[in-house]
Order: sequence, then structure tokens, then C-alpha cells
Amino acid sequence: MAEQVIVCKELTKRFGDFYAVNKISFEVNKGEIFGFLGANGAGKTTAMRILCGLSHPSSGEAQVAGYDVYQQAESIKKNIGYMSQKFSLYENLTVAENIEFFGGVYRVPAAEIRERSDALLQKLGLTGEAKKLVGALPLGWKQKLAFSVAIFHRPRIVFLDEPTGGVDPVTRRQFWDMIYEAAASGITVFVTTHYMDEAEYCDRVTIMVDGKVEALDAPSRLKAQFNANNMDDVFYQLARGAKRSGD
Ligand SMILES: Nc1ncnc2c1ncn2[C@@H]1O[C@H](COP(=O)(O)OP(=O)(O)OP(=O)(O)O)[C@@H](O)[C@H]1O
Repeated sequence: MAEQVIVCKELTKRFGDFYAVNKISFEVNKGEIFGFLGANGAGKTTAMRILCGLSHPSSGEAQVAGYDVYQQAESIKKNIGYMSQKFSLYENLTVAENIEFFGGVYRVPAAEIRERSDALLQKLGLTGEAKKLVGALPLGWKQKLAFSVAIFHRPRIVFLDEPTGGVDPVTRRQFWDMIYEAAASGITVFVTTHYMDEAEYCDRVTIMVDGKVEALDAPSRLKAQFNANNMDDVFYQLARGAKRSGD
């Protein structure tokens, strides 16, 4: 049986009497690319924050990388990487300084940071840009660099919160090549996205509606189940009944 690196059972987060996340249950396997979809306000960010050890659930269970979200949040943080569209790199530090900073935060030894950052810069084709401020890079490059930095310490799981927002389909596709490579090396990828072409690239996809998991399966099986041509159609069938609207 595949090793399960995320397990949640009836995980719930309540704000007053509002259930932002309502009894969600699923397991994610090692090396899997797990898509986490839902309309605005469905509860994705709230659930992801719990799984990253940043917020306590109101009830239910969750283990991430074998650690309990209630008791072992610090161990979870050491074993994951995180990248979001809103925050990932320091724009006023150079490319090299960002790698050094985040490597240091994740306790990668200094000699290893130096050695691996050269290799990374080469791989990304950014060797000539190492001393440039990140703020001066095109968005697609920032995202690729942010992803590389999020997995620099070789975490067991990387959480990506809308990592490719705002870039063209070709750049998104290149970004996904990096995701595949990470997954092939054994890093589990947990990713939220609003792009349905990206949903097709995931091994399995969860669709959340109003705090609940309404569907969870491989994209091909979801399409068959909903008699749909594409994930856009599956998503629309599920999300059109949502009571929560976008913010
Ligand atoms: N601290 C909080 N207090 C009260 N309500 C909250 C809090 N955080 C989130 N919510 C509410 O919980 C619901 C789920 O929000 P969440 O941000 O998890 O959704 P999301 O699926 O990530 O949406 P988006 O795609 O817009 O990021 C929303 O209705 C939001 O207003």
C-alpha cells in the first residue's frame, strides 16, 4: 500500500457558528500530485493552513508527514515547503540572497546552500541574474524560483496555494514540468488552483463546495462520473450550487 503522508478525518474549522471547513476527510499518498479545488470561499486556504500547522482545527483529526496538527505543528513546519501567490520571495533581496535566506530558515547547512544554489541557478538559467533583485524578474521566473526555494530543503510535502496565478499557459506548463520532477523525486505536492487545465495535470483532485469535499478522484474518473468533457465542466456542475460567493 502506498505511504500516506497526509491523512485527515472529519477535519473541521468553525469561526463562531460558521463552518469554514466542514468534516473533510481524505488521504494523500507519497509522491502524489493532489489538486485542491473550490470556488472562492470554499474553505481551501483554511484547510491548507491547518495542514501546514499554522492554525488549529475545531475538531477532527489530521496528520501531516506523520505528525499531528494539534500536538506537533513545529515538526510539520520542518517537513513541508510552502509557496503562495501572495507571498513567497523577498522582492528587495537578490535572487542569490533569497535562496540563501530561505535555505537558512529551513536549516540547510551553509556549505550545502552554496553548492546547491549554484546548481539551482544553472538549472533555472538564472546564473546571470543571481545578483539581480527578485523584484526585477518577470512573474513566471519569480514563480519558478519561489517553487525551487520552497523545495530547496527537500521537504516531504510542498503546499502550493495558487502558484501560477497571472502567467500565460506556456509558462504555467513549464512550472508544471517542475512539479512533475519534484513529485517523481518523492515530494508530495498539494496544490490549489483556479485553472482547470492544471486540474487535469493532477493525479487526483478534490473539489470543495461550501466547506465540504464534494468530489475526490482522478480527473479521468471525475469526467466519466459527471459525464463531462473536461474538468471545467465537472467543476461547474459541482460549484454552481454553492451558497458562498466570491470575496
Ligand atoms: N478568520 C476568519 N474568521 C471568520 N471567517 C473566516 C476566517 N477565515 C476564513 N473565513 C471564512 O471562511 C470561508 C472560507 O475561506 P477560505 O479563505 O478558506 O476560502 P478559499 O476556498 O481559500 O477561497 P479563495 O479561493 O478565495 O482563497 C470564507 O467564507 C471566509 O470568509
